Amino acid sequence: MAYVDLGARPVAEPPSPISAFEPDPRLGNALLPRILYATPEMADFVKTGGLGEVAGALPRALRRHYDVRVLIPGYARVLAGLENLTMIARFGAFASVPGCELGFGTTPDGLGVYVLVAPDLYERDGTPYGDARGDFGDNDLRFARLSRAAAELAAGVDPLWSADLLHLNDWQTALAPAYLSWLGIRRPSVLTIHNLAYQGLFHRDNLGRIGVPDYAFQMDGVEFYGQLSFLKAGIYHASHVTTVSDTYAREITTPEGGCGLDGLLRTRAAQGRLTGILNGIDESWDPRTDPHLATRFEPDDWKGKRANADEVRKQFGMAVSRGPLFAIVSRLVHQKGIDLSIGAAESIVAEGGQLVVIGQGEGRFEEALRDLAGRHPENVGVHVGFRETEARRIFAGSDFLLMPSRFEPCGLAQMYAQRFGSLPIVRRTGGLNDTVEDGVTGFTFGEASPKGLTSAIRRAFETFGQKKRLNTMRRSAMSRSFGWDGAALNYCNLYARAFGNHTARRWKAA
Ligand SMILES: Nc1ncnc2c1ncn2[C@@H]1O[C@H](COP(=O)(O)OP(=O)(O)O[C@H]2O[C@H](CO)[C@@H](O)[C@H](O)[C@H]2O)[C@@H](O)[C@H]1O
Repeated sequence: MAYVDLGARPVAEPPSPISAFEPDPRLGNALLPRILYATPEMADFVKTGGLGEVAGALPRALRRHYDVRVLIPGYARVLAGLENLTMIARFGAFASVPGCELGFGTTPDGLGVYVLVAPDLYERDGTPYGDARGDFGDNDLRFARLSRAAAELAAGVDPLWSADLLHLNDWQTALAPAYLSWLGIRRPSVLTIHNLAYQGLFHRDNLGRIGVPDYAFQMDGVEFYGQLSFLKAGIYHASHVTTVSDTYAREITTPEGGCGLDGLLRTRAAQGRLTGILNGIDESWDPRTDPHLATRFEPDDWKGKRANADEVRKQFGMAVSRGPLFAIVSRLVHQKGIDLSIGAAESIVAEGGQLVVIGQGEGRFEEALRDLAGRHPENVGVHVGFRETEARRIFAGSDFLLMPSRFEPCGLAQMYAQRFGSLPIVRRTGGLNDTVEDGVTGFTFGEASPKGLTSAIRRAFETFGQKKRLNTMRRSAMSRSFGWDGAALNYCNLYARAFGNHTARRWKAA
């Protein structure tokens, strides 16, 4: 490979042989292949939804088999959350993207985290992507910086560690495989699509400012109907593309589910380069041990579960009731069918049920939910925002979770709910189709319409009236295994394919 000057310079010397007696965590385990897991959010520090939770769990599940490190932008909460952060290198500026420092630290359980320290780019109020005024206007620069840093970490910017394989997540990191190609760095890359609806589209005039070569702006490249698409660049250049369930992997190859990228995704599927791997949920989701709960409980301890329901009702100022408690724990966006759930709320209340909601998102849904709670203060409780303890108590206390998503790549909330004995009411789409068994662990319906949802809700009410059947379903739901082991194994196989067979031999020996 030709030498590529990336403008990146180490700022610290490798440790002397003497200091090596106290192993530098940056050295890692030299016997294991090195995976860089690049993500725009991670539950340890900051998350806006499911991707952050997966990024907090999957790298840890893979650590038995690989030397895995995370790369994340240095948002204020990341800098504050990593106590032992040290600066180890500096990335040079390129095009209009500013240079920045590369920090390294470890989480309390020893997971290595590379951090891009660039206050002008990342230390802002709001979410990782925007504030009350909308998306940040320089998100192309911010996430081009992240993507290119991932590529440069494969080229040796840290003198003690370089990635053998890049694992990228969503559009925010999806330019990395393209930078690998444009810079002539030969490394395998895996891109996971958590949600095809978010593609990172920018005006074609932005090409130059993030260092995209003009020749790449074509249909077989980064161009998407006249715009620059980060996600398409990743799908086009990555060695392998994954998404987060089998059903969604099929759906995105159809015109209905492909968000305009179905043609390219069909090609990848035909080449054997598109795979669905279902997400897991981590071990903290256990009603027997979860410290967030008002009362811990296990299957058959329905009194314990009810204690959580009573606590939720109290906290949301709702009336004491023996009717069913329905829940929404979600980003409040069109994808999640929030309008359908709001439409069904009046009949839930009319039939003696209650509804509790936590989440945030589109203003129109936040407002409609506040109105609903205003009309039914005794039977509808709404918290616009997100608090982990509240969310977990709601999963534990509710009888049914509403999740009538229009599409759902995987979905985590329905798995959390089942673990906590709350039966999900879901539309048969994407990962919901792969994780909820109709009439056994929850209720499914096909049509994304008020009629479809209300017929499933009717079945839930009937089941609530038959205690034996309700408890059988709760037991089935709580016994489903949604751990990360299966997914980790599938990623191992995939990495092994990307590396060649030697990794497969290592893994079998482990
Ligand atoms: N405002 C908020 N702030 C912080 N956390 C919040 C939040 N609102 C909800 N959450 C948490 O995030 C979880 C939602 O995860 P999901 O997987 O259901 O959806 P999301 O659409 O965000 O993720 C996308 O990525 C995941 C991961 O691959 C896929 O499962 C999913 O289908 C895809 O749409 C909730 O259970 C809750 O714990």
